[in-house]
Amino acid sequence: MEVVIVEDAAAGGALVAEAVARLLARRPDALIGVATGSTPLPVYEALAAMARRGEADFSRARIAQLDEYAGLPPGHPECYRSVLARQVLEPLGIPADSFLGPDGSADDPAAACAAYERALAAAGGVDLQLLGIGTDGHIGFNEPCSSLSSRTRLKTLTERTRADNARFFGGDPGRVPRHVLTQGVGTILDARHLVLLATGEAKAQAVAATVEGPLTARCPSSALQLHPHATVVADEAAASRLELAAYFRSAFAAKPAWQGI
Ligand SMILES: N[C@@H]1[C@@H](O)[C@H](O)[C@@H](COP(=O)(O)O)O[C@@H]1O
Repeated sequence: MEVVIVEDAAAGGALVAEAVARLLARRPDALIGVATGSTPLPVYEALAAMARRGEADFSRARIAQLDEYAGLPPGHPECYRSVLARQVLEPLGIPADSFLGPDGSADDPAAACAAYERALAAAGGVDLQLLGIGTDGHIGFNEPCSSLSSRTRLKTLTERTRADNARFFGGDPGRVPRHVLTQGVGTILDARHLVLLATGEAKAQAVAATVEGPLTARCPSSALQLHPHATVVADEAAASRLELAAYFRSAFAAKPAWQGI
């Protein structure tokens, strides 16, 4: 696993956006897995700035959703499909039919999850999966003790995650859906490159557990240790509990710039 410690969220956003742009230069129709939450916003802002300056071409890019709330009506402003349309598709000019995601309003969630797994496989798999991290180490919505080989399925959120996400629902955890559809940990591990971005002191413990802790379903993000190409990008605050920070800094500093992450 590569760990890159950056000064702040903006620097992390720029670094990850650069990796996405390099991928698209190599493979214009790359399938990019996107995450929701506050953390990836600097990435999307940096990508939108590249699009405005004509530095990257997103016209053939394809986008895949990581997870979705269950039971919100289609078009609800906080369903992740709507959020990603606002934050990614529209600013980058990516057509809606290039957007894959699980149907959170389906009457049969298990069938919707299986259909999403088939769609991802038919699309050739995710080239680069952008991940955030929950304060409890969840990736996607794989809460602690999710199977490390899980596939896309219905999950129940912890009260901690509902409280963390209440800010998007008028501050009321009770309005955050209890159930979600999420790519499984095994599904996430199928992506060719995993890029986990973490910013802020609240993520420091989860980042340390991901990178230096034991491989355990108790901390689903520790599954990144199994992936042959996983990059953790953490700002100074999120990296503050890493015991091997000095090593990670020197390894990245010695890396040739052309190599990217
Ligand atoms: N399902 C999303 C995750 O994909 C995201 O990583 C997490 C952290 O969000 P934030 O980046 O806002 O801290 O929030 C939600 O639970």
